Amino acid sequence: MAIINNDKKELRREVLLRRNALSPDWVNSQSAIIVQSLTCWEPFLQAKNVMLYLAMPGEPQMDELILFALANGKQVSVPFLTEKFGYMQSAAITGLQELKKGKLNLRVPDEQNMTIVEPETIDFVLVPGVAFDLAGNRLGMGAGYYDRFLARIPQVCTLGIAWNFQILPSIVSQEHDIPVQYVVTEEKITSCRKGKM
Ligand SMILES: Nc1nc2c(c(=O)[nH]1)N(C=O)[C@@H](CNc1ccc(C(=O)N[C@@H](CCC(=O)O)C(=O)O)cc1)CN2
Ligand SMILES: Nc1ncnc2c1ncn2[C@@H]1O[C@H](COP(=O)(O)OP(=O)(O)OP(=O)(O)O)[C@@H](O)[C@H]1O
Repeated sequence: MAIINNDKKELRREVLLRRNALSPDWVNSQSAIIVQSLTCWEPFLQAKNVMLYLAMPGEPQMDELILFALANGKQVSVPFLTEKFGYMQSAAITGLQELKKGKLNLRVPDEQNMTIVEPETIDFVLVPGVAFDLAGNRLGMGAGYYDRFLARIPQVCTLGIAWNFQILPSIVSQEHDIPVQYVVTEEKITSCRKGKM
């Protein structure tokens, strides 16, 4: 157990070092490629109630996907970290102007006029991660936010998202880890159940 946690920490540190070194120009151009691929991807197009995320620097930037989803009439929500460490809710957003700086330097909806979306009503979750393997196993930021959240909605369509260099041959999964169904990078979308699409 202790060994797994130390290995995870070291792996997380190494991948994040590399991700933090990406140039904003590269991040923006490659993010546009991912957004483009998702705007014609059937499981995303079919979803009506989508949980996306507000990217940190270095992560695939999804603001354009949020705007696309809103323009296409989808309900869009994003993570909202609760006071209790490791627990998050999903908060509805109707645009990108209403955001504030929240915990961990993440952008969040303004708590004053925020609507929490019932997790059971969500039909698609875009899951950011530090690393994935093609079986859908995920290494996150280490607080268990997504594992706890996704445990409540086992039926939801989940798409992990990361850069190609973050896809590793294998990630050790623990009991609480919830694998994603698909993984998208700037190069391809992979179905973790049936292999490459
Ligand atoms: N854009 C985005 N939102 C997200 C996540 C994510 O990975 N990406 N999360 C995924 O679970 C949750 C937030 N999880 C987080 C957990 C810990 C740290 C954290 O410890 N940050 C350190 C710096 C980490 C580092 O760069 O080494 C800090 O701010 O001090 C950040 C986010 C929910 N929202
Ligand atoms: N469903 C759960 N129930 C109880 N504890 C959990 C659950 N999911 C994760 N945890 C605990 O949360 C901690 C962090 O888990 P883990 O290292 O898997 O986070 P992560 O997936 O990397 O992080 P994140 O989801 O925030 O990106 C661990 O101590 C783990 O035991």
